Amino acid sequence: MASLYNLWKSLINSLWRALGLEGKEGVLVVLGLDNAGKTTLLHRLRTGDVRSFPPTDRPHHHTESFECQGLKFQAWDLGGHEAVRHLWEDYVCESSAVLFVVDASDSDRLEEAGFELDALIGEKVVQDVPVAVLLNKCDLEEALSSAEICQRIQFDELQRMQGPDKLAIFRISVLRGEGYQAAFRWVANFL
Ligand SMILES: Nc1nc2c(ncn2[C@@H]2O[C@H](COP(=O)(O)OP(=O)(O)OP(=O)(O)O)[C@@H](O)[C@H]2O)c(=O)[nH]1
Ligand SMILES: [Mg+2]
Repeated sequence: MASLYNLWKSLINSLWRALGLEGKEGVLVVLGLDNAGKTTLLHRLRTGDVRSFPPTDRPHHHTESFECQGLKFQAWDLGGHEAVRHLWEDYVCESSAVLFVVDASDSDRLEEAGFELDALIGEKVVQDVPVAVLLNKCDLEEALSSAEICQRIQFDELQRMQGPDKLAIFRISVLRGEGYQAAFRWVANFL
């Protein structure tokens, strides 16, 4: 299994070298409501494993480093609890893109997620920054369709504010290791 993974990794690296994308490095900030799966995502990217974490109550003083799609990234993992959301914009200034993680299975909190995304996009510092919205936990049966989520978070309006080329949405499952690769490919266009 490990050797298959290494083979796949070296194939991807060769492809990115051929495309002239090797050597690029991005600094990201991972935002979203508490319990969306931000820390789980970064841990998976760094180690390939999934495990559980206590809620992130304050930002780590360092970024997590990892590779995805043959590119090097550093990412800030910020907590999503209401009390720490005011810190988000300070970290956007330091970052070349935002990953905004939404729990696609938590119907009760979609409006709250949409509200926070709207507030974030309204901030001046976010104006020219690409924002990838990651609909996580799509492995769960109760995960809502992208169309329903887009309607409930008023995605069209958010895209109008941010610009259609600077806001994109992806369905992912950190648990299954699916979907986020496309988001990293999209982010790589801006590095
Ligand atoms: N089913 C499923 N559960 C997931 C997935 N990703 C994360 N989880 C679970 O979601 C819960 C919250 O994950 P965290 O990564 O701690 O969430 P967080 O966004 O870092 O939360 P805060 O640090 O409180 O802001 C944990 O129980 C994870 O195991 C996924 O893709 N599928
Ligand atoms: Mg966390």
